[in-house]
Amino acid sequence: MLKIGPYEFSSRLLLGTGKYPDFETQKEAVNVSETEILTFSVRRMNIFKPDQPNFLEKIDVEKYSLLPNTAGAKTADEAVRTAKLAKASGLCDMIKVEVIGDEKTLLPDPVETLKASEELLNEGFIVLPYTSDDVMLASRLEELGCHAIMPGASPIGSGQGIINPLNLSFIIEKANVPVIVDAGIGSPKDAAMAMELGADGVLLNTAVSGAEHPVKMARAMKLAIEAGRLGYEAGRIPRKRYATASSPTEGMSIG
Ligand SMILES: CC(=O)[C@@H](O)[C@H](O)COP(=O)(O)O
Repeated sequence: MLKIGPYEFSSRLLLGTGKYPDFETQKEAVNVSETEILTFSVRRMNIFKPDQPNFLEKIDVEKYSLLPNTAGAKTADEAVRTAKLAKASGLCDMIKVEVIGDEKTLLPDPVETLKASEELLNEGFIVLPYTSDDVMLASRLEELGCHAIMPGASPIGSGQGIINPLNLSFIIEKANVPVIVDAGIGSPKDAAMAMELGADGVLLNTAVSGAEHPVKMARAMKLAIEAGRLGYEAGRIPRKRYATASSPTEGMSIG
């Protein structure tokens, strides 16, 4: 089970809802992924304008836990304002804090992320900050009381996969709250790798919405995350420099 604050989930896949070719594909991909948590940008939702297009209009939102994100925020103040807007709509009490520090790389601003997370925790939100793969920053966010830490695998939408598995494994080893690898996942292999490293979950969007066949990819991601988790729990063999025969001949009468 994935436990985030007071909530428990069987699925360890958190899925983004943007950039699908059409609403039907989005709906089917969400369904096939068996995700229980959907994330979306508050700024793109028109939450107080029911007559405007809504990014989740084909989806039965009652069936999911919603994780609005503060995408578009460049300062802590903007992120806090966006989060409060989401909460005021009555949609949820979880928030993905996303404060972008650089337009080209879309990497998070660590100082503003810390500030926004602290304020939102004080406001009673369940806070999941998107952060870089910096080990100490992840620790600081946990110390503040964040309910999960979401380090990036690589830049958002880049599909580059896990650039720094060592840092991610240090974050995972140190954390006492769930670590959800967020952003940059390109293929099922990357998602499985995150889980094999011991991550508690994976948040992804572009790898599914931008795939040639988003619905197939949604299923592939679900299976990869399950396989990666199972592999992690099973405990892999140690890596060795030299070979060890798989069928030992020692003690056998025919050599
Ligand atoms: C939807 C969302 O929250 C994104 O900002 C997230 O970080 C996913 O990134 P990818 O699109 O790289 O999976």
